[in-house]
Amino acid sequence: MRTRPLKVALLGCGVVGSEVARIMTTHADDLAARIGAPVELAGVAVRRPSKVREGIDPALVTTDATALVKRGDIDVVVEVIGGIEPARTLITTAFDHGASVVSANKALLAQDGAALHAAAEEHGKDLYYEAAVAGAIPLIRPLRESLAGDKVNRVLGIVNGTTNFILDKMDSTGAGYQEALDEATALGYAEADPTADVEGFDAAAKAAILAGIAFHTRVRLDDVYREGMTEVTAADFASAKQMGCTIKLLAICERAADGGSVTARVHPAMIPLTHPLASVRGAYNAVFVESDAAGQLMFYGPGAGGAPTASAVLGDLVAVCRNRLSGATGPGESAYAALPVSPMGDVVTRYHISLDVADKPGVLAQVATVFAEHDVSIDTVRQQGKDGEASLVVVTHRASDASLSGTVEALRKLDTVRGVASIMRVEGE
Ligand SMILES: NC(=O)C1=CN([C@@H]2O[C@H](COP(=O)(O)OP(=O)(O)OC[C@H]3O[C@@H](n4cnc5c(N)ncnc54)[C@H](OP(=O)(O)O)[C@@H]3O)[C@@H](O)[C@H]2O)C=CC1
Ligand SMILES: N[C@@H](CC=O)C(=O)O
Repeated sequence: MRTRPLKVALLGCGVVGSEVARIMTTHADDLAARIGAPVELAGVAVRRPSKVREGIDPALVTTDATALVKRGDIDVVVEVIGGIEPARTLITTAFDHGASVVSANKALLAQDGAALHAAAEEHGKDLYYEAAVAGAIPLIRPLRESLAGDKVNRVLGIVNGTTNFILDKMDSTGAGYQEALDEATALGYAEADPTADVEGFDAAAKAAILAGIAFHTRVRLDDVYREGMTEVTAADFASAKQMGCTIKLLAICERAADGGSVTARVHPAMIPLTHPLASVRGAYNAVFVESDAAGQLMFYGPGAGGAPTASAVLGDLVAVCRNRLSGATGPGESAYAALPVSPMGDVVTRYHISLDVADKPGVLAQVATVFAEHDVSIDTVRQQGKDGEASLVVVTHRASDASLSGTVEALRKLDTVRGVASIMRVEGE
């Protein structure tokens, strides 16, 4: 074993960073044995230096992250600050000064992954980010390496713990959205500002990363269609139950049948109770992968939290340190093709549409005609009437999202349609 330690700069020492530092200390001997050299925490960059950080030598703490990554003797920079800047500049500065990088920063990787990979490759360094998608669950490496000889066609995932907790609570207890969100906040799952979670931005960033890795291409956050889950109601859950389904916020990445393009989207969807993702409870994450040769695979586990996320960071740290010692690097930008990302209108799936309509003769025929005119075939219709008004639930066969949008636009113009109460895609059948 090499006795000279590999030096690690830790950028950020919050929920994830403090656990990375703790495990580096408590598992130091095991890490050294697995890497073939000891690893030394050479500096810790934070915003508030006076905050007490248990187990961390105050002499290592600095507010000057730039100076730390510019030192020139750092082997690996672990970026767990989050956000776009200063994280992006710190990572590229790390490459400029000879370090490899491990990051958990989904927002940055979804926005600038291609440029960061190019910078790593230009300098012959590694960029690893297992923790950026689904916390502790090994997913990036299995997709990028274990399945590299296979052809992944579809990735369907619950990749946000906060929203899964809320939807599970609504489903299992009948709680309303706000009540379930309040509980998620009290339990520490949801942030003080939960917008990124409930509006689907967090899951969309993860979908961009997953689609890129699964299909060996580049997908940016802007390419991902996104809908949040704030408008899912108890009525939607009741309707889902009648269909033998539940509702999950899903990240769905698909390769077109001809292999020439991909799609990536995040939205609430009904999935059958028999689908493995339907039984993912609480704040857990799970990702269901379909490939040519392996068939169906499911990855399941805690998708957030300090220690689980640090587990993924440490796994990357070991891999990057091993590469460092052997002079190798992980798969880089050249391994990627540039497949176009198709718009949401091209996505083909089934739909569950709930309409408030007048309860009088001819309405059903009028509604059915609109579906037919837009080439959307109806599978089932359920009507419940009361006092001259009715709720009409239409479930379609597979149709393009563009056709469905045209249908809904035309339905809204009918005098007899009082409102479109909800539109939900049906997945995983
Ligand atoms: N928390 C989780 O469950 C998960 C997090 N991630 C990702 O991990 C990353 C870190 O998240 P998390 O630990 O929760 O975030 P926190 O907000 O808990 O920690 C951020 C850390 O960065 C430090 N920091 C902020 N700005 C600067 C700056 N300009 N210079 C130096 N240090 C700075 C903060 O310092 P100070 O302590 O002084 O405030 C803090 O230590 C993010 O990219 C996140 O998306 C990924 C998966 C799960
Ligand atoms: N806010 C995220 C945390 C991890 O990425 C979640 O709830 O899953």
